[in-house]
Amino acid sequence: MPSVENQQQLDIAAERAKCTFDPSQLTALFYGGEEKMQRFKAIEAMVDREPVFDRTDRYFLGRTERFKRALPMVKRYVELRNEHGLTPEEAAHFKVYIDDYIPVHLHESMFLPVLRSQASDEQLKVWGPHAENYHYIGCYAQTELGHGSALSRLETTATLDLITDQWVINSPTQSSAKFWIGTLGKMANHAVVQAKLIINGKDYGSHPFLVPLRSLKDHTPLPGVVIKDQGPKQGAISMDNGYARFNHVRIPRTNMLMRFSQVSADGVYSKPIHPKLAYGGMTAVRTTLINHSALSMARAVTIATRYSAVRRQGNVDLKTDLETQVLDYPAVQYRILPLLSHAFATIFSGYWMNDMYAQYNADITKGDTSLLKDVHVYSSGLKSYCTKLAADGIEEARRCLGGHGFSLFSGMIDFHRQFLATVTYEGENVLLTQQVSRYLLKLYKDVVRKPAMHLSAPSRYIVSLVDHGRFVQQRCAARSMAELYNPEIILKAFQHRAARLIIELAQAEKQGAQWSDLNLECMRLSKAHVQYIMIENFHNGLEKRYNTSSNPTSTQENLLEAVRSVYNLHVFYTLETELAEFLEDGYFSPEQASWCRQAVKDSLKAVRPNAVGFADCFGFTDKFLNSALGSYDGRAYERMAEMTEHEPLNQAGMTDERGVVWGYEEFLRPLIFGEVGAFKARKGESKL
Ligand SMILES: Cc1cc2nc3c(=O)[nH]c(=O)nc-3n(C[C@H](O)[C@H](O)[C@H](O)COP(=O)(O)OP(=O)(O)OC[C@H]3O[C@@H](n4cnc5c(N)ncnc54)[C@H](O)[C@@H]3O)c2cc1C
Repeated sequence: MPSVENQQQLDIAAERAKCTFDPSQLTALFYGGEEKMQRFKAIEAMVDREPVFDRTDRYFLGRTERFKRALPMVKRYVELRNEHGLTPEEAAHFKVYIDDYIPVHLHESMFLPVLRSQASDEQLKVWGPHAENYHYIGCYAQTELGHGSALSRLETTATLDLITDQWVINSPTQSSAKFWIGTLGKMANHAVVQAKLIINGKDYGSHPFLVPLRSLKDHTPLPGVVIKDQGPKQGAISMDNGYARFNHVRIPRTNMLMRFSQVSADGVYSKPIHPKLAYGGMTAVRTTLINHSALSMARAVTIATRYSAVRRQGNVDLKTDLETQVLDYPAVQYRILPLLSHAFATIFSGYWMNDMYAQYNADITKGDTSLLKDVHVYSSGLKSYCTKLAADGIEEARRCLGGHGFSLFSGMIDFHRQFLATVTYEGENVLLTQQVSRYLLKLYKDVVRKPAMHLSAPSRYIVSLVDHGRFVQQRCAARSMAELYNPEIILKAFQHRAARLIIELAQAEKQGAQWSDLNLECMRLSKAHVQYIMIENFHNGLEKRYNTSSNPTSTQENLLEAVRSVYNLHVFYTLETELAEFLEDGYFSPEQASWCRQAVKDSLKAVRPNAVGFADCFGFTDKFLNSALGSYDGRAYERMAEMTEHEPLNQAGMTDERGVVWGYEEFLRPLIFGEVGAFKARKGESKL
């Protein structure tokens, strides 16, 4: 009989042997295409060669040490970026692969995109080269201690001094201090500051300004600027999220970012052609967060699936005397495999969103803003839904690992801590659902007035509400469980549910409810709409990519079948989670609901044999996963033990050569030898 360690390697090999498709055929999907995958893999190899990015002891480091480690990483990253002329996309992958929020992260993820999208061409000519070359290191300073979401309530002011042709930037109160600003605390020498624009006492609302923070000669804070690192946080440990106050800091009038709004030397304000244009930078970041959610889910699934395949626990097979692989328990499958399906659903929606965003960018250069609302609403809705799906799902997958999931060596904790912030920044998730719902409500009202109006594809189902009498008669057409697998029936069901929630929101509003009383309706509606478009994107994406040949080879067929099983799991798991909303107006019958539950079980069974294949298909390297439990070779127990070797408590200084712990003489010996007085038990009360 093999040792437990060998058994783990046998188990993972057996899992790979029974996989019905070739996992490497799917890897490019997660890298954004074959060609990109080759380039990104070369970047990963480059990072792995550099000692400065080594992550062996990362889990043992505290905040200050992680920040200090991050500085050489910053320097080496910029050197390599320059040496190899990395594109912004390649540079972004480089940073994803480093897998630590290096403290200039916000320079490229927020400061530069905002500058590129909101500075005028003339401003970009001057600032662009400084910013692209890290002469200017920038951050994006919007949030204040007192307000984050409510942009209109920000207190920092930029008041025009017509005599000197300058803005005076001021934080009048403690609550107006900028807070949470990544890259500000220690690194940035410039910030794009959102401040209320004031001319001759008139407040024109929040606008972006380029504000120098630190001297370009010696990095000291400039007069009137108080900056601090804001302190410890749940994640993003190496990042210097910071705090700043401005005491009547003067900047030239031309430091207002003037692509969309302008202010002339005589104080005349021109507003943008579209009020939402100024938020273009945020939309771009939200779009990348959708892809980031998919990769984070995939990462958790890789670790959880591989470990659950090599972890044996509980029921014993009398023939082999082996315990059951925990991945064979339906309760474990039910908590891990849907996350796999959500990762696929999210990546397909990421593609869809990227295409829409690219189209929008092409249009905008021609002055066409027609896609702006869709881009804004769908990036908001997807960001809100997908980051929550990932944040919750990764935690559930971690719990599936039992006790070892609580160790940082699992590889499930450090990255999840970083990820958790995505539900809050770039638009707090719950608030974003209000924007999605408001938009759908408006479309509904418009379409009722003008039924022939054009609706973009994802909201076209709203037309079904024009004939209300017919709409309420709609019922799910599936007459058997097999028919429930028909994609058209499924899409209709999700459309019906979202449409019904739109009417309910409209009715509540009509009956006089305040918008702020309708938070829950908005959360429900936004989720329903996003779930519908994700299912549609998944279906369209998989058919387009993997159902391409009229005469498929068996390899192509197997791949298509495998991805369809994941699609079914995504559909039925989502449907089951939301069953009440399909039942409450009678659209589903109780029998159809029970078919749906059965379909979840059947889909889990269909995905199970390929589970490790799917974990492999994402293409994560062991170095990136940094997980004792989820490495490719399945040697979970050996790696757990190996990683303890690096624990500082086990090193010289904390343990002497005989294995005795530091502090024994001073603190432990007195206890063990009774030098701290004898304990006198008293009945019912202490001596206090
Ligand atoms: C790690 C991290 C990094 C960040 N980096 C940056 C940065 O670089 N630059 C920057 O400017 N900011 C940054 N932020 C700030 C972030 O953008 C804000 O925290 C976010 O916008 C939420 O705002 P808030 O903190 O004011 O939350 P609040 O708006 O105070 O939200 C608190 C609660 O109230 C609810 N709520 C608020 N308003 C409403 C409403 N109208 N209706 C219903 N519910 C409501 C919210 O849903 C939430 O549950 C960062 C935050 C984090 C955590």
